[in-house]
Amino acid sequence: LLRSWATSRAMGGIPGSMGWPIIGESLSFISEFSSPHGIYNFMKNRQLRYGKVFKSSILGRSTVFMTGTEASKILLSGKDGMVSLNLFYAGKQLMGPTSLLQTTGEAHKQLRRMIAEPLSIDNMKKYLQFINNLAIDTLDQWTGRKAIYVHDEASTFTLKVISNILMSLEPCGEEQEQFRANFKLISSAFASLPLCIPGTCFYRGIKARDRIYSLLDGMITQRKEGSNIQLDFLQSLIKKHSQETATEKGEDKLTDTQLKDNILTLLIAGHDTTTAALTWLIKFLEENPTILGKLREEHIKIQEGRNGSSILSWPEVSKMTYTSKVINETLRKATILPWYSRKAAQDFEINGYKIKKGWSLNLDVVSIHHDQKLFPDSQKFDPSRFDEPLPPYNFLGFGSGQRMCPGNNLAKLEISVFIHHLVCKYRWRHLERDDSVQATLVRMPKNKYPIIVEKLYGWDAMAANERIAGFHGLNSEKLRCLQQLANFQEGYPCWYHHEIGYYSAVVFHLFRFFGCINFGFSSSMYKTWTVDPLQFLLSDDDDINNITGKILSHLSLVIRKKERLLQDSTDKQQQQS
Ligand code: HEM
Repeated sequence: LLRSWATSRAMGGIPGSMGWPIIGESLSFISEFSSPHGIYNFMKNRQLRYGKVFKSSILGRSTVFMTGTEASKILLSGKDGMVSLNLFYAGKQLMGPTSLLQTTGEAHKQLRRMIAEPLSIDNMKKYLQFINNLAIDTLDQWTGRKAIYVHDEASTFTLKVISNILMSLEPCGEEQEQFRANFKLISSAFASLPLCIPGTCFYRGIKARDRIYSLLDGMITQRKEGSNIQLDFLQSLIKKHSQETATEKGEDKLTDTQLKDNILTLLIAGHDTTTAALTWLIKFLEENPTILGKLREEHIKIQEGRNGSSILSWPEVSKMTYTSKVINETLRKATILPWYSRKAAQDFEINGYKIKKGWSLNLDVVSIHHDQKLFPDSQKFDPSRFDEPLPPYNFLGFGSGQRMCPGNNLAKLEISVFIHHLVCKYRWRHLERDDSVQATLVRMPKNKYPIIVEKLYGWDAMAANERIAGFHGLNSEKLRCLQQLANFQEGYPCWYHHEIGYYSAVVFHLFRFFGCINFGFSSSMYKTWTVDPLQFLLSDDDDINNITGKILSHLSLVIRKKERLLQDSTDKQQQQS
């Protein structure tokens, strides 16, 4: 408190308010944090009053907030050692002194090289099948349940992925359960008061950290003895211990403490972030049916090229260009890490204000991601913003400069694979509308985004395109398709427009191929439809639901008639035989 008070006095030259004694502006900050727009309004109000650099006092810490390209450049490039990372005390204690997040300067560069290499895009290839199978298994369990809390499911999925990639932990079984329980305790301890007294949340976190470290100790010993060798991240770092690969200066050698501290760092840095990104993405897709349609188109095309197999290949992942834009737009709109914390390592000047060594500085990323000049209509979810490369420091989803996220390839891979299977096979809708955000360091939907999930009936328009075109006569596959459409009609009222769009496109193809169904539309409407059924159905026309309902009820009659005919002819055949 004394240090904070002394710093706040020294910050006299910076505009802004330090709020109430001790609590500062924490209350309004926290309450804004949980609102749908997060700290955007907190920042905007102060920027309007004080400009792009202002001071505040949040959670007992006197700090200077900055925004804009110039501030990003200075704080993120960290040129000439001007700044270092600024962790909370609890984070420092939990992650250990040799964590990448606690090293600076040359030591940071060296450690980062070693950590980033096994996380490079090339090294991700060997994890693809594991992620693929886990995504399929996870999603298989989503149907037939009353509610799926996407955040919880995404959390389990991403923890299983990262614990397997880092240290080959099996996704199921007692070891995974224990690991998960310990990891949860560590995560909660991050946001707790750092009082290491038995019974406190922080104490439980430290104890859980020790249990994970002893699990790692066992693994490291085994691996060094040459047993239980795995193709994982831990192994690739342990390899660097061997005398043959280590350079004379010992540059590539990591101590056991460094190994443990950094495995834990990656677990912590990579888990909540990827969980939040996946959850927001699924939510934004549901809220933006046209974008979901376009994304589904990309994935169905990939799936079609595979002739029904569920095994994703690496070249297929590289084809997910629209998906990559959707991920970037999710990170922009949600800005799951709203500010990046630094500490001034020397005195410097920004926007005419003198910053003193030791001050806490925060780059306000929310204001950059919602700057109307950089991202017009910034509340709109629009992946086409990423059609062209953006100027440096405009999009900071994975940060930039020396501390840019080394796990971005892994995060994108996990999300892309999961989304592939989700949009190809399932549809979903929310069970509760609540846009507020959990008041934790990583922004997550407060209600965990509960949804209900159902398998897509048969296939959607893209797949149907190909398959229906090949049908001749009333074979069993065609009949199945018709039956599925009939089933769909019953579920119809609870589902969305865009789903109807897809199914109506299926109906449209059936119509073309059967030719005999009289829908009773005027020819002008039929024309519009033949030009582009999907666009027509996705338009904001109020009649669409009626039209679709009509089509489906006509169709169900036809289906039943055809079914009866089929049944009659089978009965006749049986009687004759
Ligand atoms: C969508 C998911 C992710 C997002 C949005 C994300 C975002 C970020 C951002 C913005 C930073 C820079 C923060 C700053 O400059 O202060 C960062 C750093 C970092 N991230 Fe990620 N991250 C994600 C996934 C991951 C994964 C999967 C891993 C691990 C495998 C990981 C490991 C790290 C580490 C170790 C750092 C610190 C780098 C350093 O200090 O040099 N992240 N991340």
